[in-house]
Amino acid sequence: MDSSLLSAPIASIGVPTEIKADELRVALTPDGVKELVTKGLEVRVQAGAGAGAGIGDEAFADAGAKLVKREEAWAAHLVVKVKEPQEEEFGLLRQDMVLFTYLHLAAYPKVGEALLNAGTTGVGYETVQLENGSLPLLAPMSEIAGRLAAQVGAHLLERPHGGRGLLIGGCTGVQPARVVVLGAGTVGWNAARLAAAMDAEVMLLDRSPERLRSLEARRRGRLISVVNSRGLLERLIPTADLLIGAVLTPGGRAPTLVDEEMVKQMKPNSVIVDVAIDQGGCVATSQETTHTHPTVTIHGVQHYAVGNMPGAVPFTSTEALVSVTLPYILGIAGRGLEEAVTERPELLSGLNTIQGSVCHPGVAKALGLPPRHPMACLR
Ligand SMILES: NC(=O)C1=CN([C@@H]2O[C@H](COP(=O)(O)OP(=O)(O)OC[C@H]3O[C@@H](n4cnc5c(N)ncnc54)[C@H](O)[C@@H]3O)[C@@H](O)[C@H]2O)C=CC1
Ligand SMILES: CC(=O)C(=O)O
Repeated sequence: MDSSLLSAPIASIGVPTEIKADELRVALTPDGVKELVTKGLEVRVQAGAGAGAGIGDEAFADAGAKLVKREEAWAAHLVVKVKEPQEEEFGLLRQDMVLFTYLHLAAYPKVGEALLNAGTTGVGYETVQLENGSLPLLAPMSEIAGRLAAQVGAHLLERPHGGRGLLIGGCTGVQPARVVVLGAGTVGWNAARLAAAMDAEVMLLDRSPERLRSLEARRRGRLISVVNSRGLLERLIPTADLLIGAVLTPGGRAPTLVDEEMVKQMKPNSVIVDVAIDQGGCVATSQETTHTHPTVTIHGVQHYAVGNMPGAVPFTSTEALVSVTLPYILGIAGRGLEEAVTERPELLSGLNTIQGSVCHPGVAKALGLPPRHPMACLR
C-alpha cells in the first residue's frame, strides 16, 4: 500500500463535471480556485464543469485553473466533487487518490464497493462531525434542502401538481394544511420554520427533547414541537397533508419511522417529501427520484425523494458548499491528509474508506463490514 499519498501534501486537485441526474452544482468556484492556486497548488477543472451553476470556463481560467478533459481532472491526486461517483465513473477510481465529496455510502453500497475495490481513500462531506455533534459540511445543503422541502411540498399540494388541492397556509376562515416534520435537525428546522412562515400548521418531531428545547425560543407561527414515539406517529400521520422526512444517524442508514401501513392510512393525494433519501429514506415506500421525474404515487400518496435537492438551485448551493469545504480542501492538499486530520480532528469522522478498509463505524454497519480505526489506516 502506498501511504505517501496520505502523509504528503497533494499538489494536484481535480474538479470533474458532475454527472448525477440533474446535478448542476460544481465543487469549486473561481474564488476557491484562486485561494488554492495562490498557495501554489495546481487546480484542474473539467471544461464546462461550472456551466450549470452559471460559471464559465473563462472565469475558472482567469482564476488560475487549468481547463482539462474529464480524465485529466480525475487523474489528480485529490479529486473534489459534489455527489457520489456514478457507475460510469467507477473505472476512474484509483488507490493513489483522495476523493472528497458527498458519499452517502449507506444508501449507495455499490459506491462503497467500488471505492474499496479500487483502494480509494474516500472522505465524505456528510460525516465530517465536530465535537458538539454538528455536521459542518452537510449543514448548508441541509438548510437549502429543508427550505426546498417546504416549497416543493406546498407546490405538490396544489391540484394541478397532483395534490389534494390545498393552499398550504389556507386563507381567512379556512384551515391551513397540516405539515408533519420528522427530525428537528437542520433540514427539519428549516422546513418547519418555512412551512410555518407560509401559515401552515406544523408539527415538528424529534427523538431528542434537548434538540427541541434548543429551538423553543425561535419557534414562530403555528409550530408545535413534540418528542416522537411510534404511537404518536400512528395517530399523527393519517392527519398529515404534507409529511417531511428529515432524520439522520450520521453515516448510517436512516431509520424507517414510517412503515407501509402508515402510508396507506394517509389521505388521498397527500404528499411525502423524504429528504433523508440520501441515507436510504425514513419512509418505507420511498424510492429515489430525480428533479426531472420528482414524484411517484404509491397508495395514493405522492412521494418526492430527490437525492440531490440542492442541485435544483446550483447558484445558491455551489457558493454555500464551497464556503464550507474550501478550508478542508486547502488543509488536505496543502498539508496532506494525516496532518489535516491532526489540525482539524473533525476530518477523522469524514474518513469513510482508506485504501481498501471502511473506517467509519456507521458506514461499516450499514455496509455489513468490519470497521477499522481511521488512525490505524492512516499510519
Ligand atoms: N435529499 C437531499 O438532497 C438532501 C438530504 N439531506 C439529508 O437530510 C437528512 C437530515 O439532515 P440534517 O437535518 O442535516 O441532520 P441533523 O443531524 O441536523 O438532524 C437529524 C435529526 O434527526 C433526529 N433523529 C434521528 N433519529 C431519529 C428518530 N429515530 N426519531 C426522531 N428523530 C430522530 C436527530 O435527533 C436530529 O435532530 C440527512 O439524511 C441528510 O443527508 C440533506 C441535504 C440534502
Ligand atoms: C447533502 C446532499 O446529499 C446533497 O447536497 O446533495
